[in-house]
Amino acid sequence: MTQEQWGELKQQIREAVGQNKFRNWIEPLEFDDLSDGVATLSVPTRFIGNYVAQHFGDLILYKLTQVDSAVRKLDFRVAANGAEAPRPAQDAPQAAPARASRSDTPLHSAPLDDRFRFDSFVVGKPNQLAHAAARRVAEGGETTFNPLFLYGGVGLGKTHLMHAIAWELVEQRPDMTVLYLSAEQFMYRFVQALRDRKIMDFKQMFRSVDVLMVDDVQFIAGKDSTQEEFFHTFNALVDQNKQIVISADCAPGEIARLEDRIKSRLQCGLVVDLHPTDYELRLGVLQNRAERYRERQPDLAIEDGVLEFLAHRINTNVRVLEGALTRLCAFASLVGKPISQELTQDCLSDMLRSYERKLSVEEIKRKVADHYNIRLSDLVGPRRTRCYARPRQMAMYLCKQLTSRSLPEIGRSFGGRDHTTVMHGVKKIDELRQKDAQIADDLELLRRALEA
Ligand SMILES: Nc1ncnc2c1ncn2[C@@H]1O[C@H](COP(=O)(O)OP(=O)(O)OP(=O)(O)O)[C@@H](O)[C@H]1O
Repeated sequence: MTQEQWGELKQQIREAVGQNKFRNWIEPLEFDDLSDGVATLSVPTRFIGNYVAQHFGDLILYKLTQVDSAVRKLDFRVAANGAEAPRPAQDAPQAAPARASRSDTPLHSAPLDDRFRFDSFVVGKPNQLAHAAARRVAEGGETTFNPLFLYGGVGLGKTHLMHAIAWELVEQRPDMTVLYLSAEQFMYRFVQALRDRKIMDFKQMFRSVDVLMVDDVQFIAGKDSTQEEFFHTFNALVDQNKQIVISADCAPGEIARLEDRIKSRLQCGLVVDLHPTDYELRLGVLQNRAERYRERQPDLAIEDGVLEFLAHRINTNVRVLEGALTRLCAFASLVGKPISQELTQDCLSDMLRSYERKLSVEEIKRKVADHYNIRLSDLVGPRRTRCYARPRQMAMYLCKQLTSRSLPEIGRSFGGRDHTTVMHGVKKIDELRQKDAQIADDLELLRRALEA
């Protein structure tokens, strides 16, 4: 292929991807060589090569085959005088290659997400063992347990920890070759190697790494030839005492249609469960993310109690929690208002309803009556002495906070009281909890008891 043809092809790609992406990612590419069906492009930096391979590789390969049908594969090499390329546009993820290897070797890893580092991973009871094990592997010392197998439900931090390990190794141990990819990418590369009759290159590449990290390994279940290749790759690396890190959405023994011989090997090392989040972890993540938002939006005001409210009401995985806070911050900056309880309940009403803990008003009334050691009938009765009125207001406040019942509905369940009485009670407790430590503690205690 001539440079002129390459120039024409780049213009076609510009039309396909748009000026912005073209300028950041395609323009810096130079056509290097075409031999044995492999088209090699030189890239200014490892980072750009990885990102282009991941996001534009198929398009470039398709365009190349239109010019020269002999092209079967695309390869990237960092240019000898690889100057630091201009930082990509903000809208591009700040990823970097998960490989620290000689600049002349082709790039094969999936890029790493700059947000997924140890310092942005909030540790709590549900994930402390997984975090500690990940830290140990990230030291790059002797493989104490092999493989490290992380499993857990959706959005609980498996990929985050995998990237954090890879980042740490790439930055602290540049002598080590770290290869991070999903099981799906492993399969596609294996299939492509078979099609290109390059299976020996494939084997050599996977067996030459120091750390192999495969995300969502459950993907290869039921795919016999991919499982076969994975099995041999796994054994070859373990025999060389190379570290392997695997993640899945369930324990090895529970992965349906995964061969027993693979299951047994995956259980040979340390198998760690990332448990569902608890209130403390959810609150910690929200505080961490809110801090990061404040760095970017210094005028962002989040009123007291909002993060606690979210940590209580959205009792699911971290990804959903992050999404809720992102929506909330975007909404608040659009309307130019501080993030209050009311704004939160308006903005996230759909989410809050879907995660409502099915807490009933009756359950809250019983819990509050027990806590203050009064009869349920007194809690909803007419007596207005403080020893009954305060618990009544606390119960009303918790009903407003933890259920989606309206003020009139809450009033009706408290002896047919008017909604304005409920509103007054809620307001009173909202004021007291900010200046009376006992009230604040009682509220916290009751919330946790109701959440348990
Ligand atoms: N303990 C944590 N501290 C900080 N952020 C977290 C934590 N756990 C998860 N996250 C964040 O939640 C989001 C989802 O995490 P991640 O992608 O690692 O989940 P996962 O377990 O791999 O889920 P899936 O199986 O759906 O891929 C990411 O933005 C991640 O940064």
